[in-house]
Order: sequence, then C-alpha cells, then structure tokens
Amino acid sequence: MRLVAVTQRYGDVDVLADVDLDLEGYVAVRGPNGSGKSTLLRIAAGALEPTSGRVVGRPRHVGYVPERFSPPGTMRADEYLRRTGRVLGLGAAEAARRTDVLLDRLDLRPSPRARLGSLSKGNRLKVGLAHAFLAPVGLVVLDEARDGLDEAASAELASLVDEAVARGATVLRATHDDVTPGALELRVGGSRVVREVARRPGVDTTGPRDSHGAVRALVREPDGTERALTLAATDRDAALLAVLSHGGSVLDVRPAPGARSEEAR
Ligand SMILES: Nc1ncnc2c1ncn2[C@@H]1O[C@H](COP(=O)(O)OP(=O)(O)OP(=O)(O)O)[C@@H](O)[C@H]1O
Repeated sequence: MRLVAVTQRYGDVDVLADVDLDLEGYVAVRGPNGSGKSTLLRIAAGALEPTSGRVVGRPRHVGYVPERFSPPGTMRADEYLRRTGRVLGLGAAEAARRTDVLLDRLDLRPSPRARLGSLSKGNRLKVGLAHAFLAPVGLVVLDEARDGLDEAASAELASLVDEAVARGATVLRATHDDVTPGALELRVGGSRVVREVARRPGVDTTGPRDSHGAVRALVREPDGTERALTLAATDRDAALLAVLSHGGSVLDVRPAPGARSEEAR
C-alpha cells in the first residue's frame, strides 16, 4: 500500500507535507508528541481523509486501534467481538473461536463476559487489540497500542504482530518502544516522514540490503523476554551478534517464509 503526496493541514499548519511512502510488513512509527504519528495512522487506516494526496492499495478490511478506543459500554466483551467478527466477514463459529482464542491469549480480566464499560483502561485496550486481530485483515494499524498493557499482554501483542506480518499483512504501529533491529521505521516530525531501518547499538544496518536470505530468529532478551525477529540477510549477523553481546540468547534461526526487507531511503 502506498501514500502518494499526502498533505494534512490543520488551520495554516501542515502536519504532514507531501508525504510519499510505500508500506509493507511491520512498520514502526516514531516521533515526538504532536509530531503527526496519529494523523499519519488515521490517514493510513482510512479514518481521516487527507487535505490532499491519496492512499493507494489500502486493503479492504483494516484492523485499527485508535488512540482513544471507546467501545459501547453496556455490551459484553465477547459479544462485541463476535459481532465485530461477523461484520468483518467471519462465520459465526469462526468469530466465536477467534474471540475466545484472542481474549484468552491477551488474558482479559475479570472475564471475557465483562461489560465493556466496566473494564480497566488496559483491559479495554486488550479488547481493541482483539478487535484489530480478529479477522485476517491486510492492514493492522495500532496507535500507541502498548500504552497501559502489562508485560504478558505486550509480549502477546508482539506475537500477534509477528503472526500477522508472517501471513502477509502490513502492520503500522506508533510506538515509543525499542523496535526490532532490521524493522522499517518511520520518523515523523516537522511535517516530514523519514524512513529508517531500526538499529541497536552495535548493529550496522547501513550496508546494501537484500531481500534474499532473510531469516526468522527466536531470541531471548537479557530480561527474559522471548522475541521473534525477521532479519534481512544484510542485518542478520550483526543483529544476532548484538543480541548475544547484550547478554541475550539466540534460541532458533530458520529461513524466513517469504520475508522481504525494505530499503531505507
Ligand atoms: N483535529 C485536529 N484539529 C486541529 N489540530 C489537530 C487535529 N488533530 C491533530 N492536530 C494537531 O496536529 C499535530 C499532530 O497531532 P497528532 O495527534 O497526529 O500527533 P502525535 O505524534 O500522534 O502526538 P502524540 O505522541 O502526543 O499522540 C498536533 O499539533 C495536534 O495538535
């Protein structure tokens, strides 16, 4: 999917000016408060029509967690998700199955049958995430979706993102967190969007990049968190070395199924 000459003006200020972007795979969106991350995500998701320019090739179904997610308060969480699943084109049995799996994985408290209006902020966000990952959509847009999540749910979210990308979805996520080395990163600021490749100290991602030889690696971070990484051939050795030299472990490495990397420009 592609943003073509997208400009968003509020009053006489261009928050985004003439932005051209190709989006594919996992894309982290970073930038200071007020720089335009949510604006970019809303345009990508189709929730905001830009002042000028257009979005080309947006998938028909989009999973979107907006910055402020406020579902209908009186409905039960599981009921809300089952209905949403039907709207997204799932059959009744599949919508119910996906609802149960996602609410279990994200550990919705106090229970999947809780009324949406009674949920804590983090648990309401879990319902939003379950909503975004309910159907196999082509685009998932997460606006600061880690805010308010506990550690287990954050790890589960990382897995959901990896799984969506592995089946070919584009995942666009505003984040202030560290980003997986080798992932495409957009930096928003001063009405411009710059593409970079995420790096960590000691990881050199400046060399020529190549979509062949990409690998999926399972690593354990020094804090014990396990993380699945998709690494381009040109980042592979340096990224894994960085994990090891920071006290982490490499648990598994195998060829990435159809993984492609993006070129920084
Ligand atoms: N509907 C609106 N009307 C006028 N100005 C707006 C509107 N929405 C956003 N803005 C302004 O556009 C700028 C970018 O806002 P945006 O919410 O996209 O930033 P952000 O990077 O997501 O910020 P944060 O990290 O604080 O969530 C801000 O200056 C904001 O005040």
